[in-house]
Amino acid sequence: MSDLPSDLLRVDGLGRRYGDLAALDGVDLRVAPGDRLGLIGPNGAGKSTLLNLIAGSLRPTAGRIRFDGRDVTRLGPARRARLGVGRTHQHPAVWSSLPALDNVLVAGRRPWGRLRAGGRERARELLAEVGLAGVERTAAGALSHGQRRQLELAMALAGEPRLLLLDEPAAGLAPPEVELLASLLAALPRTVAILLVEHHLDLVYGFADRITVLHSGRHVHTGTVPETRSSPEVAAAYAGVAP
Ligand SMILES: Nc1ncnc2c1ncn2[C@@H]1O[C@H](COP(=O)(O)OP(=O)(O)OP(=O)(O)O)[C@@H](O)[C@H]1O
Repeated sequence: MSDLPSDLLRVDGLGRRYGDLAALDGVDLRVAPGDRLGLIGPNGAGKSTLLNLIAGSLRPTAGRIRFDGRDVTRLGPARRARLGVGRTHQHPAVWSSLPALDNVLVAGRRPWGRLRAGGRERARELLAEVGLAGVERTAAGALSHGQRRQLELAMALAGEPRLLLLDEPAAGLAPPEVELLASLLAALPRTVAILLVEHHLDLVYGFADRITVLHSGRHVHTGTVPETRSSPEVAAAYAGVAP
């Protein structure tokens, strides 16, 4: 794949094995600043594995990851977060006993625990941006599942990421909540590139500029939404599987 100087994220030949199983097998990926990339594929395709490898919570058994021109393959998740890689999880990771506002404040701390200048005001703004104005003082554990997803998005944004990895943000949401999520994602600034892993294909098709499809750990397609919808390789990857 060509080496574009504008790449924010560059993944080359990335692989992860579990014994005989190749959860991910020689995958290349490019993400430019401000890009909206959807990552889809049937169950077990390797989507979460790829996301966890990029976030640094999982180590590859092959390949290389560069972020903003720097080789981060051997850096842990905290170092990558400080460089600008943010993420959300399949199961929202929030501090249940802390109020929503404090969750955002803590998530946005500078290294060594210092709060950002204007942090409290910014945290309130972020909560409002994700549709959580009015629940600043509510303990995260008392929020609904959908609200905890919104909170985790605000927490990820508090770290001012340049790349945001979203791991199935629509999982467990009711249809009106998915609509809200779609509008929240559409409103995110282009200062952050987004990699969206999701089974909810309408959400991905409405959001992404480009879509990458994995199947059995391998890259099978990258293209625009119309190209993806009409791709025979994508249809084959999903054959016999309800997408
Ligand atoms: N810790 C592990 N040990 C063994 N196998 C694993 C482990 N984690 C993932 N796998 C396997 O790796 C493959 C890819 O899993 P992964 O979770 O990345 O797929 P996915 O595309 O995210 O699937 P889903 O859409 O169901 O979340 C699967 O076959 C899975 O069973």
